[in-house]
Amino acid sequence: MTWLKQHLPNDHPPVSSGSVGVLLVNLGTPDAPDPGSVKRYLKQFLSDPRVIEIPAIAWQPILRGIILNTRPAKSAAAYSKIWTDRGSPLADITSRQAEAIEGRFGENVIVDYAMRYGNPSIETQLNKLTEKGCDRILIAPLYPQYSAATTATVFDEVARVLKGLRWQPALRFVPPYHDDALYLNALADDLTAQVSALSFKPDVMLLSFHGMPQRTLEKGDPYHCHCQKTSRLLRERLQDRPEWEGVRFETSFQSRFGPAQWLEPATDDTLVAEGEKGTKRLVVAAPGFSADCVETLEELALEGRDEFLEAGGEEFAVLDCLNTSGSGIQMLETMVARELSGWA
Ligand SMILES: C=CC1=C(C)c2cc3[nH]c(cc4nc(cc5[nH]c(cc1n2)c(C)c5CCC(=O)O)C(CCC(=O)O)=C4C)c(C)c3C=C
Ligand SMILES: [Fe+2]
Ligand SMILES: [Fe+2]
Repeated sequence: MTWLKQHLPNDHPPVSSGSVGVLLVNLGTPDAPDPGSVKRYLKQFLSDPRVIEIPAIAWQPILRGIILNTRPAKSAAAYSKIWTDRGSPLADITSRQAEAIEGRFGENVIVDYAMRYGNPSIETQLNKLTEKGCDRILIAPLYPQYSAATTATVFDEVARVLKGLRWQPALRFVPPYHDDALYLNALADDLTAQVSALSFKPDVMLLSFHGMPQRTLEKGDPYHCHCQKTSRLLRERLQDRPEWEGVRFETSFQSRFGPAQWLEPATDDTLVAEGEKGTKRLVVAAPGFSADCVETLEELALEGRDEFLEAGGEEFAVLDCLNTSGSGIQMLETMVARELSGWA
């Protein structure tokens, strides 16, 4: 008997003969850490009007004339530092998250993963699932905090692909989970285990989220509020545990891009300010990222370390994202199971 059948009430009508697909989706990544591949990826990513909210007529000449001729070499150098023999960490970890929960919902449920930009694309993976007979598909955007630049673009792309299908599957989406106890408890347990294994006790725990232009907040995007709420609820869970006693919690926003005003305080400025004001031991966690990627492995763990130590800090560590940790996989499994309820 499948997991889903076990959990249905006895009088539930017979299940459909089709299968159920689960598609984990993360942001995306280049195919290789070279300027050509990074250029192709950035062109797709930065042409999305939800990511860069400047009219295409003004933005495309800047993108094609300046950004795509300068940024790929710099970004490729960053990707080269974190690339592994399994490829991009973001794609590799997301694929292993899918593998880890595959088989946990019964034989009728197929789990796979996609990258919103780059490969494997949402289009390829949705076609694969429908060809395998999935007439119901659960999409899981792996962004705990909702943003139009991330969560909404997954919906847009799924809708675009489905527009081309005569026989569309039924759809569900995992909602944003920034204040979900499943997520907060998984983070609290995982971060506590990691901090206990360090050779030093931190003075400061910096929670660093990916940044966004300040005007997205002014236009009503809930992202900034979601990040602040995650920070507050996580701090509340951690501060009573002995491992965190006396630790000061701070929140910041990383990965500033372009000349516009971004959410503040910026992570790099915060690391320098902490070092300069005498903080000696600091750890960083990036709770908005479901998987380690160039932004955590290079920008935080390499660049951020230099910034803090050069400003006077002595001990520094970046904690892993939930990735394929026991707590992370348990959270994903339970979150997916909850949304699959009744679908069998
Ligand atoms: C205007 C530009 C960008 C916005 C807005 C933005 C929002 C945003 N991004 C993530 C998550 C990730 N971003 C990643 C990489 C990345 N992001 C931008 C720009 C914007 N992001 C760029 C140009 C890049 C590429 C790297 C670089 O050139 O610096 C990644 C990692 C991808 C990887 O391959 O490892 C993630 C993950 C969120 C959550 C977000 C808004 C909430
Ligand atoms: Fe980004
Ligand atoms: Fe970055």
